[in-house]
Amino acid sequence: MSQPVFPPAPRPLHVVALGGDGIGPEVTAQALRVLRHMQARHALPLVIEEMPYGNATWRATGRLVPAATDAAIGRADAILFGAADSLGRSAMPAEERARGSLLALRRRLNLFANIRPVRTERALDEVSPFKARTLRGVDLAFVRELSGGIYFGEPRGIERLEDGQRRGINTHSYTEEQVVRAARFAFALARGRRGRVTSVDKANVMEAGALWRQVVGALHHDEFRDVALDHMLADTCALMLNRDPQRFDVILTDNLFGDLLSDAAAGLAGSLGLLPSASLSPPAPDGRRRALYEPVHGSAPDIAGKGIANPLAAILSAALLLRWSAGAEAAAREVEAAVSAALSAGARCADIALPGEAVLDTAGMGDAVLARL
Ligand SMILES: NC(=O)C1=CN([C@@H]2O[C@H](COP(=O)(O)OP(=O)(O)OC[C@H]3O[C@@H](n4cnc5c(N)ncnc54)[C@H](O)[C@@H]3O)[C@@H](O)[C@H]2O)C=CC1
Ligand SMILES: CC(C)CC(=O)C(=O)O
Ligand SMILES: [Mg+2]
Repeated sequence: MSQPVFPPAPRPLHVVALGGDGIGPEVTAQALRVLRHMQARHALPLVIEEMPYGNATWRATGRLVPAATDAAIGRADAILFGAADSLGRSAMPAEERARGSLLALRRRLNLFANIRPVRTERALDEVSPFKARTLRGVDLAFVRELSGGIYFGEPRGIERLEDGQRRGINTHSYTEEQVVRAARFAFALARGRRGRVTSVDKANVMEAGALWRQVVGALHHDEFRDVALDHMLADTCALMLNRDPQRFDVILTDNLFGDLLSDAAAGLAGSLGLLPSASLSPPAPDGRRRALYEPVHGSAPDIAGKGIANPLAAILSAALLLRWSAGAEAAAREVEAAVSAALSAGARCADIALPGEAVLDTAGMGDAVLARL
C-alpha cells in the first residue's frame, strides 16, 4: 500500500512493547523478533523497551499499569501493543479498570486515527469463506475515528430507576472537530492510494451520523475534490463488504462502526489473526505522531497459553510501525513481502489451515517470516 511516511526521526524512536493479556504476549514476542531483525538489518535508530501491563501485572502489583510502565508510556513515540482482556477484569476495582483500560491509553496518547488495512492473499483463497472472485484485488483500509463516539461518551453508567430496574447508559456524540480531523486523515490517505473514500454512518437515524455526513461532505467540497467520495449507511457497508469488497479503497467511519466492520472484514483476509492496525495522534511540532500498533484481534482467551495463536497480525502491526513511525518504508514492505511469501509457501497456523494441512505454532510462524527476511 502506498502511504505517506513521516519525516525521519531527529532522535531515536522510542518503542515500548506492552504484550498485555491472553495471546497478546505470545504474538508480540514474534513481532518483536521481526522488529529487532529489521532494526539490525536497516540500522534503524530504535530504542525498544518491554514493559509489564495487564491482568497478570495487576495480580502481581495491584496495578494494570505500574509506575515504571506509566513512565515508559510517557517516553514512548510508539507502542507495540498485544491485547487487553477487558472482560477478564470484572474482579478489579472499577477505578483500576478504567485507569488501565486500552481506551484510557488511546485517550492519553490522543490517538484519533485508527488505520486497519485489509488485503487478500491468493494463497488463502481456500481458507476464506468467500469465493475467489469476490476476494481478487481486495485492498482496503479502514480509517476508524478512535477518540470519540459511544466508547467515550458521557453520561455513561448503570443507574437504578424508580421502578427498581437498572438502566445501562452510553452516549454517542461527535463534534465537528473530531469528524474533520478523522476525515482529513482519510482523504489524505486516499490520495496516496486509489483516491476513493467511502464515508460510513447512520445519517438516516442518528443526529451524530447526520452531522458526520454533512461535515465530511463539506470538507470534501472545500479541500479534497480530487478524491472520490461516496456516503454509505453502516448496515449497507456490512453487506457490501461481503458482496462487493473490491469497490472499497478507504472506508472512513466512527469508533463503533469501525470496530465492528473491521472484524467483519477479517473473513476476507481469511482470519482475524491476519489483520494489523496503526493508531495515530495528530503530529507534534517536530512532525512526529505518537502511535500505537496492535492487532485488530483481542486476547483470544479460548486459545491463550497454548502457543498456537497466529502472530501475523502482530508482525504486520510491527510493519506498520516501521512505515508510520520509523519512516522505514522499505523495511515495512520487506516484512509485508516476507509474510506473503511465507503464506505462499504454505506456512499456516491453525486459524488458517485447511483440514489435513501441517500447522505451525506461534513461534514457528515467526520463524517462517524471519526465514524470508
Ligand atoms: N485491542 C484489544 O486489546 C482487544 C481486546 N478485546 C478483548 O479480548 C477479549 C476476548 O474477546 P473475543 O471476543 O474473544 O475476541 P478475540 O478477538 O480475542 O477473539 C475472537 C476469535 O478469534 C480468534 N483469534 C483472535 N486472534 C487470533 C489469532 N491471532 N490467531 C488465531 N485465532 C485468533 C479467537 O481464538 C476467537 O475465537 C475480551 O476481553 C475483549 O474485550 C477484543 C478486541 C480487541
Ligand atoms: C477496547 C475495544 C474497543 C477494543 C476493540 O475491540 C478494538 O479496538 O477493536
Ligand atoms: Mg474490536
